[in-house]
Amino acid sequence: MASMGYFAAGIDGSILLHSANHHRSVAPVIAYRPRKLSMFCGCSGGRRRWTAQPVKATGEATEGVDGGDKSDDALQATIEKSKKVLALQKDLLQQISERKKLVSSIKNSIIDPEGSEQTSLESNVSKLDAHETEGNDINSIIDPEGREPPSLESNVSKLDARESEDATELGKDLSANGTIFDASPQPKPKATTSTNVQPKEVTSVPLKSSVTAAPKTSSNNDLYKELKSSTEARISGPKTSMEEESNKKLKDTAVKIAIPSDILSSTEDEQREDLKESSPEPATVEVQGPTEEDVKPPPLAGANVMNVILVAAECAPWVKTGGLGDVAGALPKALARRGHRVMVVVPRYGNYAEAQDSGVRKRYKIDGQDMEVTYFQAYIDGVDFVFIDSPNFRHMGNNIYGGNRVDILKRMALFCRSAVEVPWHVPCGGVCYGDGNLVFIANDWHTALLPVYLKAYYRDHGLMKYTRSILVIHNIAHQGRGPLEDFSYVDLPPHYLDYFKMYDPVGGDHFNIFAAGLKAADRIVTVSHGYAWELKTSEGGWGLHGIINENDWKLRGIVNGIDVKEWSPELDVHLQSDGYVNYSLDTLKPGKPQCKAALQKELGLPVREDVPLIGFIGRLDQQKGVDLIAEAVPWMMGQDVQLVMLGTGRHDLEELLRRFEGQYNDRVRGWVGFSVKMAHRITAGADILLMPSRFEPCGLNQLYAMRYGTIPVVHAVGGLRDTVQPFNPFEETGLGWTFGRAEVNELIHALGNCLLTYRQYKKSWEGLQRRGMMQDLSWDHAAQNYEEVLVAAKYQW
Ligand SMILES: Nc1ncnc2c1ncn2[C@@H]1O[C@H](COP(=O)(O)OP(=O)(O)O[C@H]2O[C@H](CO)[C@@H](O)[C@H](O)[C@H]2O)[C@@H](O)[C@H]1O
Repeated sequence: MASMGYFAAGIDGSILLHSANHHRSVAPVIAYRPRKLSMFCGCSGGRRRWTAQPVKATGEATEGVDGGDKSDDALQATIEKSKKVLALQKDLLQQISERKKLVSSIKNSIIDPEGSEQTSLESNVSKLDAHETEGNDINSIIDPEGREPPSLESNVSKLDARESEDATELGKDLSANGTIFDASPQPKPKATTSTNVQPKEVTSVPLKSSVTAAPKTSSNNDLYKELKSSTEARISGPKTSMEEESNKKLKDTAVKIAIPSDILSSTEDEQREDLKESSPEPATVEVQGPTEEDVKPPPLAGANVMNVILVAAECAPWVKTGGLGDVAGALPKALARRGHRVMVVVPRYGNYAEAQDSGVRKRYKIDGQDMEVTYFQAYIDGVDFVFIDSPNFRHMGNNIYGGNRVDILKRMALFCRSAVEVPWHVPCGGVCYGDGNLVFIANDWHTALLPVYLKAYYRDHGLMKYTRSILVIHNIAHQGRGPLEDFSYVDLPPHYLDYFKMYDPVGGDHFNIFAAGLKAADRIVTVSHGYAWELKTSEGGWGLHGIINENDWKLRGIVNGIDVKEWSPELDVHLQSDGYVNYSLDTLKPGKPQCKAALQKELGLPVREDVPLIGFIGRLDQQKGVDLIAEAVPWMMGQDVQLVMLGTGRHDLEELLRRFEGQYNDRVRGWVGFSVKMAHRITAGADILLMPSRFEPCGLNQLYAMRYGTIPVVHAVGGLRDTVQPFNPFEETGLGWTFGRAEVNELIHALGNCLLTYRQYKKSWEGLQRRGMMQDLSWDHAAQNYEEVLVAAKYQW
């Protein structure tokens, strides 16, 4: 039944050569065909098996279509052959005139509105115009009945019963003339969706405006590439609505085009074998063009796409003691959304369900002792998570910074030693990251050894030449300090001692891990602009301001974002039970008061809508200004407010919380503990969030609060100053209240104004809430800024 193939190809030839003469409107179809033919013939460097006799023939045809004189002759010859077939099948061919209308409409919508001649579709159309006088009409391929979906394949099927002899004859004829088709009979393929389809069938799928999807099968690879290159010229610009419309139509229509078996297979036996292998069912070759789902936009990062490995001691949701965990859980996802290949490396403190043993084991010597680590991994939200397992980390989840100084130091040394080699050892998705185009993002002192190891073990020796490191300062107050003897635990060449050696008037010479990391890192980031400035002062730099000033050129402040999947009142999973509800800007009015009532109820406080509910969430230490709140509590209790405090930390401050609750049981709740659920519920149910931090590198709770319509009252320091624009009652602008000095009177003054507005200026209050909720606080903007730092590091030598 090779005849069917020939015949179908004969139709194709007619289509190619004649249809456009009178009917430019069929451009998408007629342009599409010759490109495929040329590709099948190996004319454009496709796979070799497509060569042999068809190569020449089709090559000629293609050339003709492309405009060469010589090719025109060849095409002319093809036309003549095709005419014979057409004559035999006139009745059928007329049936398909309806196709014309359909294809015309497609063409009208797909054609470049600016009429650019560079598009392959159009140029093919115009070249085909040259053959107008051949007298074949587009009607020859157009289905007058407009069957849905219109399909040449079906036409071919109908012909199947009738024309085998004629077509065989034609095939022989064509073959003898060295034109497109092989006369050798082909085995009849099994029936596919259409009856007795002889030719291999190519489903002409929508010509997508931006083609990036991979072809479905390897045998379609070349076809895909050809298709892609033939359409790329016109698709480089942004998609117009017209293009989208036409794509949709094309997709819906899925024009099926018959391709002769002979073209799909080669005339050489081995090539047939080859084809058989890849296509055991001979009937159908489906050219899976890019579909809507397949088409991926180019990465937001463009040419800056890099491999990024963020290394942190904690990472939400697995392990979190504070804001670092939040950042490690969210920033990588935002970077991945920009198109970077991103990994997070974190110790494996517990049995995390998602993480699988990668089977990779390594040994590292720490303080003369061999320590084995195992790498576990997971792939979540576009990010590779690698968990480093070792007896040193296991079961430390609730006490990750616990133990004595040397224990922590050894843990972090082991973690950094094993993390820096992850890109070599751990195949994520089957492929290791490798050390080219790679940047590590280390965080705080716990991982500040990583930039040092990268330099001392590798880059100093010409290894990992294209790997860079960035160190992020989330909190300079914790530095990994110890006596100089601690240097022996980090296993570094003696001259590296200078990196760690610090002097301060209190401790004298000492060993300082953060200092070494800041010197060794290629770039330094901190989590707000305000804090970047403060770090350079003697008050804000905590002894490291000298080093930070020296390295000012590589320091940048980038304000944290928030994970809006975790922290949005619309989606918050912790607001879906116990009387809490999800709410949005539109449902703020019923939603937030309902959450407030639920919180009051849950905590056993009087359920009163009119009483201002003030919240505090945070580590209980000097940084967070809990002592200032404590000083202000007597004043607050005279204001008819409710106060809810959630935190863990210093025992004396935990005691304070308990004491206040006991003392003011009808108005105060002090929840000592770490509860993510309560943190979300307080953020939603409170009217006001108090953050009197003495210093605050960025602060996330005020960002979460604003997202939930809860008004922050903050000490204007570090990131709090960057993110909470003070309320201006005259212009009705701003997001909350700030106070300039960490003193109780200032706190009381700011909170007093806040309470006044809450009680007496409801409209202003609502404006504050709405402005806060409407901000884009997502990580996307921050990720873009991080990307700039990644690129700066990459090109830094
Ligand atoms: N008892 C408790 N129960 C439940 N959740 C609790 C909790 N105590 C705190 N949290 C949560 O921990 C996070 C604290 O983040 P912060 O940014 O406010 O402070 P932290 O000082 O830890 O982070 C440091 O790093 C971050 C990230 O860069 C900087 O924003 C910040 O200024 C810097 O001090 C929030 O998600 C909060 O809800």
